[in-house]
Amino acid sequence: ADDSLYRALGGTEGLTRIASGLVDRAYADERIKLKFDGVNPKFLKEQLRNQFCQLSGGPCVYDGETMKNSHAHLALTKADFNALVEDLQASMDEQGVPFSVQNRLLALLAPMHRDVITK
Ligand code: HEM
Repeated sequence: ADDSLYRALGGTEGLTRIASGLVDRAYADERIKLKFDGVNPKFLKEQLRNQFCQLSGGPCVYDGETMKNSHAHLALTKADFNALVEDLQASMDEQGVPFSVQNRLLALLAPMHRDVITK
């Protein structure tokens, strides 16, 4: 399997920091923070790390819910989606991930908008 993206993102350690930075930003982001009310940040960091790791060709296994099931109750809009993507970009910037590598991960996440945005 091609794990070049996984390695470019810094492997499991890099992805742990990227997911952590994303969740910290989202929970502090006035645009979307209410959506995370009552959600354990430690759990979300771990699930996102595993999902990004698997998606980028790494050795992790994502064992969480489908994107459709886990977001159905949140009534998310395109604006919410874009806000989260900005938080992810900022987290990857902080980790020194090059723009071209950022875009490879974002391209894998983009199709999920169909399952995540319901409003
Ligand atoms: C491509 C976009 C997105 C991806 C890849 C993604 C990924 C995930 C993953 C992997 C989980 C864990 C599901 C589980 O383990 O069962 C999750 C849950 C969650 N996501 Fe997202 N997400 C996206 C967009 C969003 C957006 C835009 C928001 C809000 C602004 C959001 C808010 C949440 C919340 C609140 C949960 C916890 C749901 C719960 O446990 O009740 N997500 N997401």
